Parts: sequence; structure tokens; C-alpha cells
Amino acid sequence: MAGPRPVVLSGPSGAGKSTLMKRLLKDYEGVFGFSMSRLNMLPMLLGATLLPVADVFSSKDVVMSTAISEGRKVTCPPDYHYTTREAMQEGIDNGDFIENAEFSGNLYGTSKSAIEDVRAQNLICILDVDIQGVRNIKKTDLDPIYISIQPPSMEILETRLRDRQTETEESLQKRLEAARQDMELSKEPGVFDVVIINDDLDKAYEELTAILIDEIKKVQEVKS
Ligand SMILES: Nc1ncnc2c1ncn2[C@@H]1O[C@H](COP(=O)(O)OP(=O)(O)OP(=O)(O)O)[C@@H](O)[C@H]1O
Repeated sequence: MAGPRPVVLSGPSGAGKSTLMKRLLKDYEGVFGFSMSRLNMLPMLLGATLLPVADVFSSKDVVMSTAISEGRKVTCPPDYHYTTREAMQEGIDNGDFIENAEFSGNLYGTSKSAIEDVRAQNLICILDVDIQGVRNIKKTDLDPIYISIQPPSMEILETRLRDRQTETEESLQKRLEAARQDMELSKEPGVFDVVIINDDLDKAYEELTAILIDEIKKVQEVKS
């Protein structure tokens, strides 16, 4: 398939995936598209009865669009695709989604075709997925580069998560338990192409860009 290979970024919550991604998007504008597979933008859609099929949008300027749901105006990320619940459920049953979740009565998910669309637009699609997402992607022919971002230790991960001040004690403990499992799984041979230990941020970023540089160049060459 033409276009740059997608990139899977996986690893425990707090390992630094978003921090590294933000830097990539800033340094290489117009090169990456990414999937909001962690459903970060969900609150914006909570009022909607519309059902996104695919939650992929590009790193180019994001212009929010609006839709009318039950007589109310709701703000939507622009590149969400919407469908009926029945059609979406059928897609999930057919294995067309690499991730899906139900939240407040709405179904959300990332479809394989949406990832292929990003690739067809000459953008590197970044997929921020958990280990289950990694396993699902392995069953497809999407052929991404699999990268695991890991913290230097559980102690440092806990400190970073506490300092980020985004967690309750309960959610923190859940994330730490999931992190223990993730750290073990990342060591399994053949799961990831590369495991980056995010100790020094600059060094981790250097390692990440070194892995991605061939795909970045591909995008830039087509553009020029
Ligand atoms: N190398 C580093 N050194 C020190 N702090 C770091 C480093 N990398 C990231 N951090 C900090 O650790 C915290 C967690 O990072 P970040 O939010 O990027 O993690 P994440 O993997 O995206 O987590 P989640 O999956 O929950 O979104 C942030 O406050 C970030 O600023």
C-alpha cells in the first residue's frame, strides 16, 4: 500500500506517550495524523446521539465542526465519521475496528479503514493504544511500526502520575496495576519492534525520531 506506515505507540499510562507525541507533532507539522483511541475528546461528544465510526484526525489545523443532536448544538472533532448504532455494531462484529468502547450509551471506535484513510492522505497515523489494541492490530494487515514507551521504573512512574495531578488515589492504583502488566508484556519477544525507556526525555525523543525518520522522509518527499 502507498503512503507511510502507521505507528503504534503503546505503554503504561504516565510513561510519556502524549509528551513525546506532542513534540513530534510540533517538530514535524503536517506529517502525522493520529487516532484519539484513548477517547480523550469524549466529553465534547457526550451530548451527541451521533455515533463516531472512526476517531482519527490529522495533525493539521483542527477546526471544530458542529452538529445538531436532539435539538442541541454539539461540538465535534472534524474528522469523526458518524453512523447508526446498528451499522457500527455490525462493523465491530465483523472485526473492522481495532478498538471500541461504549460510553454514556454511545459507541466509539477506531476502524481499520480510518487508519488506511490517514495513510492514503500521506500522513503517518499514530495509534496510541493499550496492549489489547496492539494484539488487535497484529491481526490486521495494517503493518505498523510497533513502539513501546516505558518508564524507567514503577517508582518513577508513580511519581510522574502523582505530579501530573490527573488521578484520584483509586484511578492511580488502577493505572499502576495495569502498568505492571504492561511492563511485563512489553518484554515478550516479537511484540514490539522497539522498546524506548523514557528516562531522559530528550534521549527518548531522539530514539523515537530515529526510528521514524524513514517514514517522515517519505512523507516530506511526496510533499515537496
Ligand atoms: N522523561 C521524562 N522525565 C520527567 N517527566 C516526564 C518525562 N516524560 C514525561 N514526563 C511527565 O510525566 C507525566 C506523564 O506523561 P504523559 O502524560 O505524556 O504520559 P502518557 O503515557 O501519555 O499517559 P496517558 O496514557 O495517561 O495519557 C507528564 O506530567 C509528563 O510531563
